[in-house]
Amino acid sequence: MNTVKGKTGVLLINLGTPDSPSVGDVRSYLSQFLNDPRVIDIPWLLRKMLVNLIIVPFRAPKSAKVYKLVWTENGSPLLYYSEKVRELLDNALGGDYTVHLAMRYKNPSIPAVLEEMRKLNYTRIVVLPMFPQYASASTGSALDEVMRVIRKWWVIPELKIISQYYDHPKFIDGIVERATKYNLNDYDHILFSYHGLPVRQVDKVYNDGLCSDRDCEHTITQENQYCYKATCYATTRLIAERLNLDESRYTVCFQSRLDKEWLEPFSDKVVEQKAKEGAKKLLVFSPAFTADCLETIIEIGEEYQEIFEKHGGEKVQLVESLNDSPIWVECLKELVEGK
Ligand SMILES: C=CC1=C(C)c2cc3[nH]c(cc4nc(cc5[nH]c(cc1n2)c(C)c5CCC(=O)O)C(CCC(=O)O)=C4C)c(C)c3C=C
Ligand SMILES: [Fe+2]
Ligand SMILES: [Fe+2]
Repeated sequence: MNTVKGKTGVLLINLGTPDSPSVGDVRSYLSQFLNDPRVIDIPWLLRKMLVNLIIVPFRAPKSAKVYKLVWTENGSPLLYYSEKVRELLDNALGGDYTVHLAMRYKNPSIPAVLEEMRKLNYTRIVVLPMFPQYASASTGSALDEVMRVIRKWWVIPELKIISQYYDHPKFIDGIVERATKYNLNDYDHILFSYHGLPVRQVDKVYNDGLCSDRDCEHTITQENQYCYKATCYATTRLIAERLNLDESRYTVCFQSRLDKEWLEPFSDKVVEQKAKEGAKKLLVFSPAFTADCLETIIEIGEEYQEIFEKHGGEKVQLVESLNDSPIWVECLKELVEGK
Protein backbone atom coordinates (compact mmCIF):
# COMPACT_ATOMS: atom_id res chain seq x y z
CA MET A 1 0.00 0.00 0.00
CA ASN A 2 1.59 3.32 -0.98
CA THR A 3 -1.25 5.84 -0.83
CA VAL A 4 -2.25 7.65 2.33
CA LYS A 5 -5.88 8.39 3.18
CA GLY A 6 -5.59 9.78 6.64
CA LYS A 7 -3.28 11.25 9.19
CA THR A 8 -3.02 8.14 11.32
CA GLY A 9 -1.16 5.05 10.19
CA VAL A 10 -2.07 1.79 11.88
CA LEU A 11 0.54 -0.98 11.95
CA LEU A 12 -0.95 -4.43 12.51
CA ILE A 13 1.71 -7.01 13.34
CA ASN A 14 1.46 -10.78 13.34
CA LEU A 15 4.08 -13.42 14.03
CA GLY A 16 5.04 -14.37 10.49
CA THR A 17 5.30 -17.49 8.43
CA PRO A 18 7.75 -18.92 5.86
CA ASP A 19 7.65 -17.45 2.33
CA SER A 20 6.82 -20.96 1.06
CA PRO A 21 6.72 -24.45 2.59
CA SER A 22 10.05 -25.41 0.98
CA VAL A 23 12.75 -26.66 3.36
CA GLY A 24 14.96 -23.68 2.45
CA ASP A 25 12.27 -21.08 3.22
CA VAL A 26 11.23 -22.85 6.42
CA ARG A 27 14.90 -22.99 7.49
CA SER A 28 15.31 -19.27 6.85
CA TYR A 29 12.10 -18.48 8.82
CA LEU A 30 13.02 -20.70 11.76
CA SER A 31 16.50 -19.25 11.82
CA GLN A 32 15.24 -15.65 12.04
CA PHE A 33 12.55 -16.63 14.59
CA LEU A 34 14.65 -18.75 16.92
CA ASN A 35 17.70 -16.47 16.85
CA ASP A 36 15.52 -13.77 18.41
CA PRO A 37 16.83 -13.28 21.98
CA ARG A 38 13.27 -12.75 23.22
CA VAL A 39 12.30 -16.18 21.87
CA ILE A 40 15.33 -18.26 22.86
CA ASP A 41 16.45 -16.18 25.84
CA ILE A 42 19.80 -17.75 26.60
CA PRO A 43 23.36 -16.32 26.26
CA TRP A 44 24.31 -15.29 22.71
CA LEU A 45 26.92 -17.97 21.96
CA LEU A 46 24.81 -20.75 23.40
CA ARG A 47 21.78 -19.57 21.40
CA LYS A 48 23.77 -19.41 18.14
CA MET A 49 25.12 -22.93 18.68
CA LEU A 50 21.86 -24.47 19.86
CA VAL A 51 19.67 -22.81 17.22
CA ASN A 52 21.95 -22.88 14.17
CA LEU A 53 23.67 -26.22 14.74
CA ILE A 54 20.95 -28.28 16.37
CA ILE A 55 17.36 -26.95 16.37
CA VAL A 56 17.09 -25.42 12.89
CA PRO A 57 18.88 -28.17 10.90
CA PHE A 58 16.80 -30.91 12.55
CA ARG A 59 13.51 -29.01 12.72
CA ALA A 60 13.42 -27.41 9.26
CA PRO A 61 12.76 -30.60 7.20
CA LYS A 62 10.14 -31.81 9.70
CA SER A 63 8.40 -28.43 9.93
CA ALA A 64 8.48 -28.06 6.12
CA LYS A 65 6.46 -31.29 5.80
CA VAL A 66 3.85 -29.88 8.18
CA TYR A 67 3.83 -26.47 6.48
CA LYS A 68 3.06 -28.29 3.20
CA LEU A 69 -0.08 -29.69 4.87
CA VAL A 70 -1.28 -26.30 6.08
CA TRP A 71 -0.50 -24.42 2.85
CA THR A 72 -3.54 -23.64 0.69
CA GLU A 73 -3.98 -22.05 -2.74
CA ASN A 74 -3.98 -18.74 -0.80
CA GLY A 75 -0.63 -19.58 0.82
CA SER A 76 -0.14 -19.58 4.60
CA PRO A 77 -3.47 -19.19 6.45
CA LEU A 78 -1.77 -16.91 9.00
CA LEU A 79 -0.69 -14.41 6.34
CA TYR A 80 -3.90 -14.79 4.34
CA TYR A 81 -6.19 -13.98 7.28
CA SER A 82 -3.92 -11.20 8.58
CA GLU A 83 -4.06 -9.49 5.18
CA LYS A 84 -7.86 -9.90 5.01
CA VAL A 85 -8.17 -8.33 8.47
CA ARG A 86 -5.93 -5.44 7.37
CA GLU A 87 -8.21 -4.74 4.43
CA LEU A 88 -11.42 -5.02 6.51
CA LEU A 89 -10.03 -2.81 9.28
CA ASP A 90 -8.86 -0.23 6.75
CA ASN A 91 -12.43 -0.05 5.39
CA ALA A 92 -14.01 -0.04 8.86
CA LEU A 93 -11.83 2.80 10.18
CA GLY A 94 -12.62 5.09 7.27
CA GLY A 95 -10.76 8.02 5.77
CA ASP A 96 -8.78 9.23 8.78
CA TYR A 97 -6.73 6.05 8.99
CA THR A 98 -4.62 3.84 6.72
CA VAL A 99 -3.90 0.30 7.91
CA HIS A 100 -0.64 -1.52 7.14
CA LEU A 101 0.36 -5.10 7.95
CA ALA A 102 3.79 -6.41 8.90
CA MET A 103 5.09 -9.73 10.13
CA ARG A 104 7.66 -10.03 12.94
CA TYR A 105 9.51 -12.71 10.97
CA LYS A 106 9.91 -12.86 7.19
CA ASN A 107 7.51 -10.87 5.00
CA PRO A 108 6.14 -8.23 4.80
CA SER A 109 8.89 -7.27 7.24
CA ILE A 110 8.58 -4.61 9.95
CA PRO A 111 11.51 -2.51 8.61
CA ALA A 112 10.11 -2.51 5.04
CA VAL A 113 6.55 -1.61 6.09
CA LEU A 114 7.73 1.06 8.53
CA GLU A 115 9.89 2.61 5.81
CA GLU A 116 6.77 2.85 3.62
CA MET A 117 4.91 4.42 6.58
CA ARG A 118 7.74 6.88 7.30
CA LYS A 119 7.51 8.22 3.76
CA LEU A 120 3.78 8.82 4.21
CA ASN A 121 4.42 11.41 6.94
CA TYR A 122 1.73 10.30 9.36
CA THR A 123 0.86 12.59 12.26
CA ARG A 124 0.35 9.54 14.46
CA ILE A 125 1.14 5.82 14.29
CA VAL A 126 -0.79 3.16 16.20
CA VAL A 127 1.10 -0.12 16.69
CA LEU A 128 -1.23 -3.04 17.22
CA PRO A 129 0.23 -6.57 17.55
CA MET A 130 -2.33 -9.30 16.84
CA PHE A 131 -1.64 -11.08 20.14
CA PRO A 132 -4.35 -10.57 22.79
CA GLN A 133 -2.09 -11.74 25.68
CA TYR A 134 1.31 -10.08 26.16
CA ALA A 135 4.39 -12.34 25.97
CA SER A 136 7.93 -11.06 25.53
CA ALA A 137 8.42 -13.68 22.80
CA SER A 138 5.49 -12.37 20.71
CA THR A 139 4.25 -8.83 21.50
CA GLY A 140 7.49 -7.81 23.26
CA SER A 141 9.56 -8.91 20.30
CA ALA A 142 7.32 -7.15 17.75
CA LEU A 143 7.40 -3.89 19.75
CA ASP A 144 11.16 -4.19 20.26
CA GLU A 145 11.64 -4.43 16.48
CA VAL A 146 9.32 -1.45 15.83
CA MET A 147 11.24 0.69 18.33
CA ARG A 148 14.60 -0.42 16.93
CA VAL A 149 13.53 0.92 13.53
CA ILE A 150 11.66 4.06 14.62
CA ARG A 151 14.39 5.27 16.99
CA LYS A 152 16.55 6.00 13.93
CA TRP A 153 13.95 8.26 12.29
CA TRP A 154 14.63 11.99 12.25
CA VAL A 155 10.95 12.75 12.74
CA ILE A 156 9.29 10.52 15.32
CA PRO A 157 5.53 11.07 15.13
CA GLU A 158 3.06 10.60 17.95
CA LEU A 159 3.04 6.88 18.79
CA LYS A 160 0.46 4.70 20.42
CA ILE A 161 1.41 1.16 21.39
CA ILE A 162 -1.17 -1.45 22.34
CA SER A 163 0.48 -4.14 24.47
CA GLN A 164 -2.44 -6.45 25.17
CA TYR A 165 -6.24 -6.70 25.14
CA TYR A 166 -7.16 -10.19 26.37
CA ASP A 167 -10.08 -8.68 28.32
CA HIS A 168 -11.49 -6.43 25.59
CA PRO A 169 -15.26 -7.18 25.49
CA LYS A 170 -15.26 -7.52 21.68
CA PHE A 171 -12.36 -10.01 21.76
CA ILE A 172 -14.29 -12.15 24.24
CA ASP A 173 -17.52 -11.65 22.20
CA GLY A 174 -15.68 -12.88 19.11
CA ILE A 175 -14.66 -16.16 20.76
CA VAL A 176 -18.11 -16.64 22.30
CA GLU A 177 -19.61 -16.13 18.87
CA ARG A 178 -17.31 -18.83 17.41
CA ALA A 179 -18.58 -21.21 20.11
CA THR A 180 -22.23 -20.77 19.08
CA LYS A 181 -21.56 -23.14 16.17
CA TYR A 182 -21.16 -26.00 18.68
CA ASN A 183 -23.48 -27.50 21.26
CA LEU A 184 -21.21 -27.52 24.31
CA ASN A 185 -23.25 -30.27 25.93
CA ASP A 186 -22.21 -32.63 23.12
CA TYR A 187 -18.62 -32.58 24.43
CA ASP A 188 -17.23 -34.57 27.36
CA HIS A 189 -14.63 -31.92 28.11
CA ILE A 190 -13.44 -28.55 26.82
CA LEU A 191 -9.83 -27.43 26.48
CA PHE A 192 -8.49 -23.88 26.30
CA SER A 193 -5.15 -24.57 24.65
CA TYR A 194 -2.72 -21.63 24.56
CA HIS A 195 0.69 -21.47 22.89
CA GLY A 196 3.25 -22.46 25.52
CA LEU A 197 6.20 -20.48 26.90
CA PRO A 198 9.31 -21.41 28.89
CA VAL A 199 8.55 -20.98 32.60
CA ARG A 200 11.63 -18.76 33.01
CA GLN A 201 10.06 -16.26 30.58
CA VAL A 202 7.00 -15.72 32.78
CA ASP A 203 9.24 -15.58 35.85
CA LYS A 204 11.10 -12.63 34.30
CA VAL A 205 7.91 -10.55 34.47
CA TYR A 206 8.40 -10.24 38.24
CA ASN A 207 10.84 -7.92 39.96
CA ASP A 208 11.32 -10.51 42.66
CA GLY A 209 10.17 -14.08 43.17
CA LEU A 210 8.64 -16.46 40.69
CA CYS A 211 5.36 -16.84 38.84
CA SER A 212 4.68 -19.94 40.96
CA ASP A 213 4.77 -17.75 44.11
CA ARG A 214 1.69 -15.94 42.79
CA ASP A 215 -1.86 -17.11 42.23
CA CYS A 216 -1.78 -16.57 38.45
CA GLU A 217 -4.35 -19.32 37.82
CA HIS A 218 -6.99 -17.32 39.68
CA THR A 219 -6.20 -13.63 39.94
CA ILE A 220 -4.98 -10.68 37.91
CA THR A 221 -3.27 -7.87 39.80
CA GLN A 222 -1.10 -4.89 38.90
CA GLU A 223 1.92 -7.14 39.49
CA ASN A 224 0.97 -10.06 37.23
CA GLN A 225 -1.03 -8.16 34.58
CA TYR A 226 1.69 -8.85 31.98
CA CYS A 227 2.27 -12.46 33.06
CA TYR A 228 1.23 -14.54 30.03
CA LYS A 229 0.12 -17.41 32.25
CA ALA A 230 -2.10 -15.10 34.31
CA THR A 231 -3.68 -13.49 31.23
CA CYS A 232 -4.33 -16.89 29.60
CA TYR A 233 -6.21 -17.99 32.72
CA ALA A 234 -8.02 -14.64 32.88
CA THR A 235 -9.05 -14.93 29.21
CA THR A 236 -10.44 -18.39 29.93
CA ARG A 237 -12.44 -17.18 32.96
CA LEU A 238 -14.02 -14.42 30.85
CA ILE A 239 -15.00 -16.85 28.08
CA ALA A 240 -16.19 -19.56 30.50
CA GLU A 241 -18.36 -17.08 32.36
CA ARG A 242 -20.06 -16.02 29.14
CA LEU A 243 -20.61 -19.67 28.13
CA ASN A 244 -21.89 -20.63 31.62
CA LEU A 245 -19.19 -23.28 31.83
CA ASP A 246 -18.55 -24.75 35.24
CA GLU A 247 -14.84 -25.03 36.13
CA SER A 248 -15.09 -28.84 36.22
CA ARG A 249 -15.97 -28.87 32.50
CA TYR A 250 -12.78 -27.32 31.18
CA THR A 251 -8.97 -27.35 31.45
CA VAL A 252 -6.49 -24.60 30.59
CA CYS A 253 -3.40 -26.08 28.92
CA PHE A 254 -0.34 -25.06 26.90
CA GLN A 255 0.80 -26.47 23.56
CA SER A 256 3.78 -26.35 21.15
CA ARG A 257 6.48 -26.78 23.78
CA LEU A 258 10.12 -26.98 22.72
CA ASP A 259 11.37 -28.56 25.95
CA LYS A 260 10.27 -29.80 29.36
CA GLU A 261 10.41 -26.61 31.36
CA TRP A 262 7.48 -24.92 29.66
CA LEU A 263 4.14 -23.91 31.13
CA GLU A 264 2.04 -26.87 32.25
CA PRO A 265 -0.24 -28.72 31.90
CA PHE A 266 0.83 -29.69 28.39
CA SER A 267 -2.10 -29.86 25.95
CA ASP A 268 -1.03 -33.19 24.38
CA LYS A 269 -0.84 -34.80 27.83
CA VAL A 270 -4.28 -33.47 28.78
CA VAL A 271 -5.73 -34.86 25.53
CA GLU A 272 -4.20 -38.27 26.33
CA GLN A 273 -5.39 -38.15 29.95
CA LYS A 274 -8.95 -37.23 28.97
CA ALA A 275 -9.10 -40.14 26.49
CA LYS A 276 -7.84 -42.52 29.19
CA GLU A 277 -10.56 -41.24 31.52
CA GLY A 278 -13.14 -42.22 28.91
CA ALA A 279 -13.86 -38.93 27.12
CA LYS A 280 -15.06 -39.45 23.53
CA LYS A 281 -15.45 -35.87 22.32
CA LEU A 282 -13.29 -32.84 23.10
CA LEU A 283 -13.87 -29.23 22.06
CA VAL A 284 -10.70 -27.13 21.87
CA PHE A 285 -10.50 -23.32 21.97
CA SER A 286 -7.17 -21.68 21.11
CA PRO A 287 -7.56 -18.04 22.25
CA ALA A 288 -3.88 -17.03 21.88
CA PHE A 289 -4.11 -17.48 18.11
CA THR A 290 -6.18 -14.87 16.33
CA ALA A 291 -5.67 -16.50 12.93
CA ASP A 292 -5.68 -20.19 12.19
CA CYS A 293 -2.17 -21.45 11.53
CA LEU A 294 0.07 -24.47 11.77
CA GLU A 295 -0.39 -24.63 15.53
CA THR A 296 -4.19 -24.80 15.38
CA ILE A 297 -4.97 -26.58 12.11
CA ILE A 298 -2.25 -29.24 12.34
CA GLU A 299 -1.19 -29.47 15.98
CA ILE A 300 -4.70 -29.39 17.46
CA GLY A 301 -6.78 -30.52 14.48
CA GLU A 302 -4.58 -33.43 13.39
CA GLU A 303 -1.88 -34.33 15.94
CA TYR A 304 -4.18 -34.14 18.99
CA GLN A 305 -6.87 -36.02 17.06
CA GLU A 306 -4.35 -38.86 16.54
CA ILE A 307 -3.31 -38.90 20.21
CA PHE A 308 -6.94 -38.85 21.34
CA GLU A 309 -7.94 -41.73 19.04
CA LYS A 310 -4.88 -43.77 20.03
CA HIS A 311 -6.05 -43.70 23.65
CA GLY A 312 -9.72 -44.44 23.00
CA GLY A 313 -11.22 -41.02 22.19
CA GLU A 314 -13.18 -40.22 19.05
CA LYS A 315 -13.23 -36.57 18.04
CA VAL A 316 -11.13 -33.50 18.83
CA GLN A 317 -13.09 -30.51 17.52
CA LEU A 318 -11.10 -27.32 17.03
CA VAL A 319 -13.02 -24.05 17.43
CA GLU A 320 -12.03 -21.86 14.47
CA SER A 321 -9.84 -18.82 15.31
CA LEU A 322 -11.22 -15.29 14.92
CA ASN A 323 -9.63 -15.11 11.43
CA ASP A 324 -11.55 -12.43 9.47
CA SER A 325 -14.72 -12.40 11.60
CA PRO A 326 -16.57 -9.06 11.79
CA ILE A 327 -16.42 -8.95 15.62
CA TRP A 328 -12.62 -9.28 15.54
CA VAL A 329 -12.43 -6.38 13.09
CA GLU A 330 -14.72 -4.34 15.39
CA CYS A 331 -12.47 -5.21 18.33
CA LEU A 332 -9.37 -3.95 16.49
CA LYS A 333 -11.25 -0.83 15.40
CA GLU A 334 -12.18 -0.01 18.99
CA LEU A 335 -8.60 -0.59 20.13
CA VAL A 336 -7.28 1.81 17.50
CA GLU A 337 -9.91 4.39 18.47
CA GLY A 338 -9.02 3.98 22.13
CA LYS A 339 -12.34 2.43 23.15
C1 LIG B 1 0.82 -16.47 21.23
C2 LIG B 1 1.72 -16.23 20.37
C3 LIG B 1 3.00 -16.95 20.33
C4 LIG B 1 3.97 -17.07 21.30
C5 LIG B 1 3.99 -16.45 22.68
C6 LIG B 1 4.99 -17.90 20.77
C7 LIG B 1 6.14 -18.29 21.44
C8 LIG B 1 7.08 -19.20 20.97
N1 LIG B 1 7.05 -19.94 19.80
C9 LIG B 1 8.16 -20.73 19.68
C10 LIG B 1 8.47 -21.62 18.64
C11 LIG B 1 7.71 -21.82 17.46
N2 LIG B 1 6.47 -21.29 17.20
C12 LIG B 1 6.10 -21.62 15.92
C13 LIG B 1 4.95 -21.27 15.27
C14 LIG B 1 4.03 -20.33 15.71
N3 LIG B 1 4.06 -19.64 16.92
C15 LIG B 1 3.00 -18.78 16.98
C16 LIG B 1 2.67 -17.90 18.03
C17 LIG B 1 3.42 -17.74 19.20
N4 LIG B 1 4.63 -18.26 19.50
C18 LIG B 1 2.26 -18.91 15.76
C19 LIG B 1 1.03 -18.14 15.40
C20 LIG B 1 2.90 -19.88 14.98
C21 LIG B 1 2.44 -20.42 13.61
C22 LIG B 1 3.06 -19.72 12.46
C23 LIG B 1 2.54 -20.22 11.12
O1 LIG B 1 3.21 -19.96 10.10
O2 LIG B 1 1.50 -20.88 10.99
C24 LIG B 1 7.16 -22.41 15.32
C25 LIG B 1 7.21 -22.87 13.86
C26 LIG B 1 6.51 -24.10 13.58
C27 LIG B 1 7.25 -25.28 14.05
O3 LIG B 1 8.36 -25.54 13.56
O4 LIG B 1 6.72 -25.94 14.96
C28 LIG B 1 8.16 -22.53 16.28
C29 LIG B 1 9.47 -23.26 16.14
C30 LIG B 1 8.96 -20.46 20.83
C31 LIG B 1 10.32 -21.10 21.07
C32 LIG B 1 8.28 -19.52 21.62
C33 LIG B 1 8.65 -18.90 22.91
C34 LIG B 1 9.73 -19.02 23.55
FE1 LIG C 1 5.38 -20.07 18.50
FE1 LIG D 1 2.55 -15.34 36.79
